[in-house]
Order: sequence, then structure tokens, then C-alpha cells
Amino acid sequence: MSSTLSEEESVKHIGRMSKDHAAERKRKHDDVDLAESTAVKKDKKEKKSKKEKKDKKDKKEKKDKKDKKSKDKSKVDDAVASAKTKSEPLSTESATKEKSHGSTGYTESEKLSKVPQSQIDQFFQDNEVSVEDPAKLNLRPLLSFDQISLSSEIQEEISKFPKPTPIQAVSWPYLLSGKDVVGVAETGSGKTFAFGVPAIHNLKTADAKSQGVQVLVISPTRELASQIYDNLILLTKKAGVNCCCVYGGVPKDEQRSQLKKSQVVVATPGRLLDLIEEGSARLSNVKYLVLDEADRMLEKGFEEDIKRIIGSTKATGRQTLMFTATWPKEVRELANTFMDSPVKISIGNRDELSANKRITQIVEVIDPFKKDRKLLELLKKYQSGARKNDKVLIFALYKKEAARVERNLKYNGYNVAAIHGDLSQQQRTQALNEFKSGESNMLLATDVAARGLDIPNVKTVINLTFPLTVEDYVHRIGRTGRAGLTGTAHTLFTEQEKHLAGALVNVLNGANQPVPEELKKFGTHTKKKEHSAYGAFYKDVDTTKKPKKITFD
Ligand SMILES: Nc1ncnc2c1ncn2[C@@H]1O[C@H](COP(=O)(O)OP(=O)(O)OP(=O)(O)O)[C@@H](O)[C@H]1O
Repeated sequence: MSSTLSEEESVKHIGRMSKDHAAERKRKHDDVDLAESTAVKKDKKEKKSKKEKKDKKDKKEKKDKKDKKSKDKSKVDDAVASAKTKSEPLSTESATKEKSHGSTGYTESEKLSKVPQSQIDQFFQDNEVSVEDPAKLNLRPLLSFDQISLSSEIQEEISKFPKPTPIQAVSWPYLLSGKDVVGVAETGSGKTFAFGVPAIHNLKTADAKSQGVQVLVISPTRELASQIYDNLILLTKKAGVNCCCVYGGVPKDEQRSQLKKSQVVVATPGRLLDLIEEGSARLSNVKYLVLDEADRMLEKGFEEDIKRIIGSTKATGRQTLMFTATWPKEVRELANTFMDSPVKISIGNRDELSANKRITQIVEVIDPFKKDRKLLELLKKYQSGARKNDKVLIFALYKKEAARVERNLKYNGYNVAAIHGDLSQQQRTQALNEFKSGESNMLLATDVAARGLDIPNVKTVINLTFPLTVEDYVHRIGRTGRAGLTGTAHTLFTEQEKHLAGALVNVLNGANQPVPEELKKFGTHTKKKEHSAYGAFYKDVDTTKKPKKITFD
């Protein structure tokens, strides 16, 4: 990534933006005070001239601020800068966007107000919650579903769960207040409803039907888009609004007609852009935009598509959300260019890359030529005796590798389903559905299945070939141990991946997992490496770091 602001500069930049925001709010408040004071007749003239002076001063300040902001913005990466010169809506919006936060009217319930502060503090501590809240709203987390007033249909749907997960508890008040939010929480911790519930609640209160598409959720893969749709439809069908899902690999006609009558759309970027370009998807009324798996969506491969999609949504008054389990520093600056003073919520000390701590991680360093035989051994281990029907998800890195291993497993008598980019959408969907339903208990996948997929009861993830980044490793293993359950991830690591050993050691240490001696031998310093997604990066490993306890609700 060609970003030029250092992390430190970027933090300062955010700080400055929040100060500007506070000044802006104060100024608006001052203006109201001045208007009201016109009742005092004898001061009227004086006040008027004062106001004129103030307005002049404000204008100058505003101009200075704008100049300063555009100076800061000019440091942002080339791609964004070029979008700016082309005057795409996305570039102008961050300079001019003014939002009436709280317009959707979130009010803290009496029940929540009565909770003693000590209990709130304990919640923050137990869940290692960090909230960066530029406007200093300091909203309390919801410790139970009855501490928030949602429509009865939504309440009914979410009440099947015992209580909000930490990311839901912390993010809902901010989202219902209209804030932009970056939400980072472990895999399988309920992020879909974290962004989904406020999306539909806000829609309902805004008398949605007449205004076209107002909620847009972007997902990196077709399968994940479809899964998000399945979740959102549980809320929309009861709320009386329409939801549709658009992704590639299937005919467009049905999607075109669904788009016409939908208020909520879940989409993958490629197909959505097609539909925007041909005029079938109109997004100018989108006021709630979610990038799920946001770090993936901001990678080089998706960056341009995302800019174009965001450029075709509402330029002002849009709420923008980014949710993920991994939030590499390299994408944060780009994310900021799409958002307005976002509240940053992190559950479980996620400033450092970390894995779900309920997953047992086993890493074996192995000769690459022994992997096929090892896989057969592992399958015997993880699918025998009482574990005979346990679901196992195997990850390969490349499509060709996946196809070869699939053949090999079938030859050895395994009933394996496969999902990768060389298969038709129908084959992909069928394989995933069979695995989800338990009809098959072995799925072989590439990283197309690494993120977001919520497959019930995956007991074991086997990484036959290590992924390209340790972020991908965290997402892959996160297909097990979801929603409070436990699971096992068994990873075969070879010398070919040794440049990732240091970062992997960090993740293992962070989750209090054993680190094999052979892995340590590759060194504790991750070599600087150029990656197509995140650019050049490397990381020192702190082997003295002790993991902290985290509880899952
Ligand atoms: N409040 C809750 N309590 C218990 N389970 C929940 C709650 N909310 C959602 N879930 C369930 O938790 C599971 C994981 O949720 P979800 O798929 O949204 O996770 P995620 O955080 O988006 O994971 P990933 O990072 O892998 O995308 C789902 O089966 C969902 O139904």
C-alpha cells in the first residue's frame, strides 16, 4: 500500500479531526445561542455586528480548517489523491460531510442508567474493550437485551440469544446514535447482528419503503454475502422491508428486479458495480454502508471497486461501518478517508493481531513432501472413534492444489466436498450447503472460505498449506470455535513460509498456545516482506508477552 502517513501522524490526524468536529459542534451551539439572544432588543444591534464578526471569523476558521485538512489529506495515498482530483464524491465528502449525530434518536434506557458504574467498568475490563470515541459520547454498553428499546420484531429475533455479545453490546448504542464505527472483534463473535440490528432498526424508524436502497452491506465473497443476507432477512421480513443479495456467477435478471423493490442490499463488489454501471442499482439514498471483512475490502484488489461503489452512495449524511476480526495498521488510514470521526471499538485487545482464544492451535513444522501422507494421518486422528462424524475443514492455498488434494482424498475413500474459484457457483453452493447441513463432514477449500463463513459445529480446521498472511490464518482457524464453542486448528508449516514464523509465534503466544521449537528456529523476527495487499511490512516479536484472560458471553 502506498500510504505515506506514519501511524503516529495518522493518530494525530484523527485527533485533529475530532478536535475540529468538537469545534464545529460548539460553533453551531454558539450560533443558536446568538439567535436566541435577539430577544434582548437593546443588545440587538451590537449582537448583530458581533455575530457578523463571529461569522466572518468562523468562515475564516472554517477555511483554515479546510485548507489544513486538505493539506493533511494530500499526504494520503496516491490512489485517494487521484480520486480527489477527479472530484469523485468520495473524496469531497470527507471534507464537507456534516452529520446530525443522534438523528435516529438513541436514548439510554432507564434500566441501563441504573446499572452501577462498577458493573460497567467490570464489563469493559473482562472483555478487554477499548473504545476510541472522538465525540466523547461515552455511551454505556448494553449488558442485556432489555436495556434497549428495539421494535418488538427485532427483539423477538435477537431474544433467541441469552444476551448481546460484547461487540453488539458496545457498538449498538453508537450505531443507533448515527455514528460511523470501526468494530474489531474475534471471529464468530456476532458481528453480523452487531451491524445488522441497528441497520434495520434505523430503517424502520425512518419510514423506509419509499426511498429505495438505504442499507448496503459489501462482502468479499459470494458465500459470505449470501450468509449475511440469510441473517438480515430474519430481521427485515418481520420489519416489513425488503432485502436482496447480489453476487456474481448467477444470472442478473432476478437481481435486477429484486433491487428495484429492496431497501437493504447485500452485495459482492464486482456484480454490484456491473449493476450500478448499467443503471440497475441506484445507491444515492444509501445512508448506512457496511464493509464486512473491512480489511479485506480495503486491500489493493478491492480498493478501486470500493471507491467507486462508495462514490455512488450518498455523499453526506451517510453512516459508514467497518467490521472485521483483524485490523492491520496498513489499512486504517485508507479506512479513515471513507469515514467521519469514527468510533473505534475493539474487543479483546485487538490492536495486535490475535486469534480466538477458545481454539486449540497445533502447529507442526514439516517437510513439504510429507504433507499428503500427514493429512491422511490427521484425518484418521480427527475423524475416528467418537469423532467419526466430526466436521473437518481443510484449507489449501491454491485452486490447483485444492483440486489435486480433493482427487487424492477421494482416491483414499473420503467423501470430500470442495469449494474454490475454479468451480461453478452451483458447485460451490452445493458443497457448502452439504457441509453446513452435515450431509458431508469434510470440506476442502481455498481462502474463498477463510472469512466470515458461519458453519455450524466445525470441530477441526486443518491448514494443509499456510496462507499468505497471518491475518488469513486467524480468519481460517476462526471457522471453528464460534459463538462461545471450542475447536482445534492443526497447521502444517514448512520452511517455505518461514518469513511468517515470527508473526505466527506472536499469535500463538497471544492465545497462550504452545510454540514448537522448530518454529522458533526460523527466528522471532518476521522478515520484511512485500505483500500485494498490505505492501511492505514486518513485525518484531515480543516473546515475553503474556496473554490476557477474555470471557465470551
Ligand atoms: N448475542 C449472541 N449470542 C450468542 N450467539 C450469537 C449472538 N449473536 C449472534 N450469534 C451467533 O454467533 C455466530 C457467529 O456470528 P457471526 O457469523 O456474526 O460472527 P462474526 O463475528 O461475524 O464472525 P467472523 O469474524 O468469522 O465473520 C452465529 O451463528 C450467530 O447466530
